[in-house]
Amino acid sequence: MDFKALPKIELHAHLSGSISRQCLHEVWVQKKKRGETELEDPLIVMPEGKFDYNLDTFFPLFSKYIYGLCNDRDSLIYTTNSVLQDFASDGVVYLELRTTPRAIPSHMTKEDYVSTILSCISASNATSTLKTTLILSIDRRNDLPTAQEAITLATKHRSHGIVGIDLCGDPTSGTVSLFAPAFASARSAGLKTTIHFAEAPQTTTPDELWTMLSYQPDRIGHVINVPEDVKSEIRRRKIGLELCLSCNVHARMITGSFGDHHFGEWWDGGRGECVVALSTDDVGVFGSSLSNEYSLIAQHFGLGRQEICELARGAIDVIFGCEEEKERLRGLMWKE
Ligand SMILES: CNc1ncnc2c1ncn2[C@@H]1O[C@H](COP(=O)(O)O)[C@@H](O)[C@H]1O
Repeated sequence: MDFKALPKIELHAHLSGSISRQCLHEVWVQKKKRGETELEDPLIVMPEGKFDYNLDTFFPLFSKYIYGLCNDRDSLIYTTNSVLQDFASDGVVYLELRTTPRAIPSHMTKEDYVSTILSCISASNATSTLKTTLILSIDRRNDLPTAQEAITLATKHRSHGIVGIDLCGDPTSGTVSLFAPAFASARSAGLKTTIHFAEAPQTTTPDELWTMLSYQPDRIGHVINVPEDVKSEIRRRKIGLELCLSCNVHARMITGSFGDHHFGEWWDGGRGECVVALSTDDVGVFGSSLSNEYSLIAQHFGLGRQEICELARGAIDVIFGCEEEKERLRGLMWKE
């Protein structure tokens, strides 16, 4: 099967983690020429073929490196356009890109950051089969006012393509119960919500999981260390699941390899109660495109062409985009 040609939906992709190493390298070359960076070449810091980032090495890669390189308007525009182009070339027809609003001192406010990305998206949407919307992320390390600021920005720019709010960041830090008022305001503003859920065993306590479920998320991501009673509740509510195979395997977030991934359990031979949206998470770091994720699923879980099409089309029901977009996707995506 040609997994690249298969029209696909991507619902869990972090902007800064989706930038290819080649693109980071190009940004670095330009900055180096102008004497604007002391950082090392991305192709040395993140060598081609290195994907074994774990939860200890992964998060500092952003705070200590990628944010240091993508630190002005030009690099934000260049990298965002490159990410959109990469998803389009991989056969993605609908993308919900997510990013944490980031002020860049002496360059951009958080609002500039968000509107710059929205302009890139709007220009891309005008000329491409790929249609993209934006989700704003709250980082677990944020405080409540910072989280509320993300909701305010999302509400203000909703008509320009923001569809929801995400809770992400290092799963071993932060206190999720802090964010109850932020999720309440997101819901009352009519924004959809998704939450990184049960990513790390050490912080996945029943208390944290039930607190997250009390925020009534429309979708949840990763969904790894989940006790049976929580699984039953997820199934009862039919929450959409964003599952990221390669990320979980490379970062050793699961035990075993591809064939041991909990995709098998949730998909359940096509009988699972919840929609599974296969996603890449951070293709720039873990190196597996969405078409490759579909190929891995076919290979390790024995899905044939018909089932692969069902899996891909299934995600239509859990996008945060509008009914009109769902109709476009129903017409575009393969039935068999
Ligand atoms: C294992 N997978 C993951 N789990 C949790 N949070 C993740 C993540 N992958 C990425 N992020 C979050 O997204 C930020 C980078 O993109 P943006 O600067 O927002 O575009 C990271 O700093 C982290 O907070």
